[in-house]
This record gives sequence, structure tokens and C-alpha cells, in this order.
Amino acid sequence: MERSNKPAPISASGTGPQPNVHLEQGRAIARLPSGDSVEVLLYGATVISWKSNGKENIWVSDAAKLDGSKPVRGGIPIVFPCFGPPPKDHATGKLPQHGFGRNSHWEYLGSSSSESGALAKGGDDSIKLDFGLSHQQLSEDTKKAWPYEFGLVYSVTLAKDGLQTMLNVTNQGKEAFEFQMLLHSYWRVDDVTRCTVNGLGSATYIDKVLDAKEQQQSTPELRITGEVDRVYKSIKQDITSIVQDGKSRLDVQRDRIVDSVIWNPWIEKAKGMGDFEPNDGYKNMICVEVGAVDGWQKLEPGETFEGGQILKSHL
Ligand SMILES: O=P(O)(O)OC[C@H]1O[C@@H](O)[C@H](O)[C@@H](O)[C@@H]1O
Repeated sequence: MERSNKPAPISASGTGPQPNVHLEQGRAIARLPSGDSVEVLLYGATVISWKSNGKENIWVSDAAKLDGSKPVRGGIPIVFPCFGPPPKDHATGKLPQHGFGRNSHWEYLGSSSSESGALAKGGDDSIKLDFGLSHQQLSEDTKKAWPYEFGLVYSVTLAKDGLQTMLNVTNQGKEAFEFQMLLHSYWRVDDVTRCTVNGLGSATYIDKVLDAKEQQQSTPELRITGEVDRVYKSIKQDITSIVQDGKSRLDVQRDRIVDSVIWNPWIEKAKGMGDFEPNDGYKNMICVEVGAVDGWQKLEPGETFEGGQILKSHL
């Protein structure tokens, strides 16, 4: 029997508010029904904002260039295929510090409700944005400096309970290559002097502030009271946390990678960087970077590497 005021059908799923993605000013912006959001600049596939409960997790310098003229000072720049100044006698030797990942134009490959990855529950709980970069997209000069046929896919998954950023590297060529990778994440804190970085265990680290001497972490907590530039190797614990005033602020979980760099430029180095503003911005940031930077990862033709981070904010 036909009724004039027939009730609307109830569908099993997908009727509630959905995550949405839009592209604007060279960036992809995704938002969950909860209001949590993430913003990724196509230049460098740099995450420049991640808000949970309306609050920003990420530090970006007030003087950061977002126009593609230089790597972003802040956010999560992607370091690939070399970390720091490359050794002159290595195949990456002609590349700039931290390689070309952070200053190349990546392609937006699209979004999906995540069906894989640690944060993925499918449906409207999470959304995954994919970005791609390959040999063909590089400038002629960069292709000459590092002539390998590689393919990168960077996946950024925003979920109610966190953010996951994963880098997938494939050797698409006929020759093996070696690389390093690092997600150079700048985290926003109220006051770095009230923070500790926990979970580095008794790992060994190269202290770049102390003539690159190898040291061993002797305390369970690292307190930031001056310039810090340390490369921790093969950390046993999966999670490194930023703790502020004794309360967890952010948990950084390494996923399939075991190294981390902890960096804060402090007063003089911050003043020396033209794109670091305000000058005392070093008080409001700490870099906890995850990567594979101890030695080199080798990929034979057709092989793939994947590594990244799962982030849980306590804001
Ligand atoms: O100024 P850049 O190239 O962005 O590098 C910033 C810092 O990046 C860190 O990862 C390095 O350990 C530091 O040595 C370096 O100073």
C-alpha cells in the first residue's frame, strides 16, 4: 500500500556526518565529523596543521614559506633520500641537506575511508589522504643528482583517536639504491622547559651538539634546557612521549622504524634562521622525528620499504 507520508528508509551505514576533504591553495584539508582536522601542503606533502579537540598539535614558524620557495620551517617535512648533509662519497652526495622530499611538488592521489593501517576502523571514523612523488616529477637538476627510479606514496590517516603518517618507498628501476628517511615533525608545546621527552630508554645517540660523539641515554626522561640535536639509534621502546607539566601531551609511536631525532635549536640557532619566527618560538616547539637514519636502507629493484608514525594527542 502506498502512503503519502512514507518514512525515509533507514540505511545501515553512511547516513551520518561523513569526513570531508577539499583542495584549496595547493593543500588538501580533511575534516572529521568530530571537528578534528589535518592540512597537508602539496609542496613537500608537508602536514602543516593537525587539530584535535579544536587545538593545534603542530608548530609552524610565523615566517615559514608556504609558497613552495623553500622547505616549510615547521609542520612535518619529509626528509628523503638523505638525512642532514649527505656524505660526498655517497650516491646522495650531490643533494641538498635532507634531500628533495620536503621541497618537491607531490601529487594528491586521493582519499579513502581507511581500510588498512593502525588507526583505520573504516566508515566515518577515519580518512586517509595519499600523496605521490616519483622520479619523473623531479626537476632535471635533481634527476641528474640522484638518477634512481623511485616511487613514494605518503599516506596521512586522520582518525578520532590520532593521526598516522606512513611513507612507502618502492624501487621502480633496474638498479638498487640506498636511502634514509625521516618525518621531521615539529610539535607545539606551551613551554619546552616544562616538558620532558620520555621513552628513549637506554638507547645510544649521536650528539650533534657535542662533536657528533656517541653517548648513551642515562635517564628515563630527557629535559630540554638548551640546544638539543640528537640522533637516537635502534630504540627498543616503540613509543616516545612528550610530557608537559607531568602530563602526557603527545605519544609518538614508531611504526616499522627504530630511529628518532630530537631537535630544539634554542636561542642562538633560532635567531640565525631567517625563517624561524618569533625568535623565542623555540620555547613553543620540540622536534621528535621518526625515521631510518642510522646507516642506509637498501632497496633492490621491485622492493618496497614502509615506515612511519602513529600519533596520539592528549590535547
Ligand atoms: O634547517 P634544516 O635543514 O631544516 O634542519 C634543521 C635540523 O634538522 C634536524 O633533523 C637535524 O638533526 C639538525 O641538525 C638540523 O639543524
